[in-house]
Amino acid sequence: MTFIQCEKVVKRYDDLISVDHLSFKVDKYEIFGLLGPNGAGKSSAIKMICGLLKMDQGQIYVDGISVNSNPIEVKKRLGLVPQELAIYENLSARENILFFGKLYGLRGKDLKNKVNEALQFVGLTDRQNERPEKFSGGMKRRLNIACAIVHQPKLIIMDEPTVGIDPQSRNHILESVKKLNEMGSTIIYTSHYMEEIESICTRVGIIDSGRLIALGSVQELKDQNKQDEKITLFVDHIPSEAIFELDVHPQIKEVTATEQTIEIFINSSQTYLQDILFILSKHDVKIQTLQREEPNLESLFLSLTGRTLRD
Ligand SMILES: Nc1ncnc2c1ncn2[C@@H]1O[C@H](COP(=O)(O)OP(=O)(O)OP(=O)(O)O)[C@@H](O)[C@H]1O
Repeated sequence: MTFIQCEKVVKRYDDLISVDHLSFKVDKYEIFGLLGPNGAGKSSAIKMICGLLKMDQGQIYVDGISVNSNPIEVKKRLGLVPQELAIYENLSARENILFFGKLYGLRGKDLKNKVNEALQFVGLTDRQNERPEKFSGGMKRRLNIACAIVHQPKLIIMDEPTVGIDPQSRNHILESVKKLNEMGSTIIYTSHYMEEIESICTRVGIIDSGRLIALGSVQELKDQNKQDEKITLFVDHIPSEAIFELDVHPQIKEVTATEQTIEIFINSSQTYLQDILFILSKHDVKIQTLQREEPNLESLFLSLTGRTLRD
């Protein structure tokens, strides 16, 4: 069931088109990733879905409600974790979450219970009475999340929630995203970290210069990727006959050999790995280690745009 529908959405800032006829759908209970380099238009797209930024053209529906004609009803259904921290340094962690809970219309016992649940969810119960000025970057990010989810919204939108934090907090946040999804929320997650998107998202839209350049599940996008797989072999010696035989193999695109390393670019190593091993053993080459690098979303982006995600 479609939960979010973006139809040919356009946002212009003077001469710059930051979102260019963007169309995609997100189903209920998905974790949908928006992947793109800095400045691709992810935040602008998200702000328009939340009704915080006016679109110049197009339509967005959330739970069947038009953002253009009924932004208040849309806002009631969502929680936004903004890229810039939206917490008050002079309030304690608990007071911050209480403040946002009240903003979302929670009162009395319900407010208290939901604040407790949010604190527990982000692992800040023990620190609830401390001010965030004493917190690490990761703890502040977790508090930022608690403030956005206290009202337990159906839709959670997270704009680069792991920027500038340590790996442990990053993993904690990624696990929280999965848990929120399991608890019934639909999630939109933006990032320029390909690994994060690969590990948590059910489907991904890749955007560049405001345009959607690829859309599908992680596996579908990897399958679309015509980039080669790279096999690196560290060996005891490299006879030129072996290199010649590898080079003329019909499925091997390119072979390079330097000192004790052979690099092979191939369409599908799984099928032809046997052939490679056979050729090397025929020439008495002993393999010390073997590494495979599969094509990923980063290499798909590179093949579509000629640039890396973190240019
Ligand atoms: N208020 C604004 N005024 C003018 N240009 C803007 C404004 N906000 C964004 N832009 C421009 O629109 C483009 C898209 O920006 P946006 O913040 O949506 O990208 P992003 O993918 O979220 O990037 P980042 O990860 O760096 O936030 C960029 O070129 C940016 O400079």
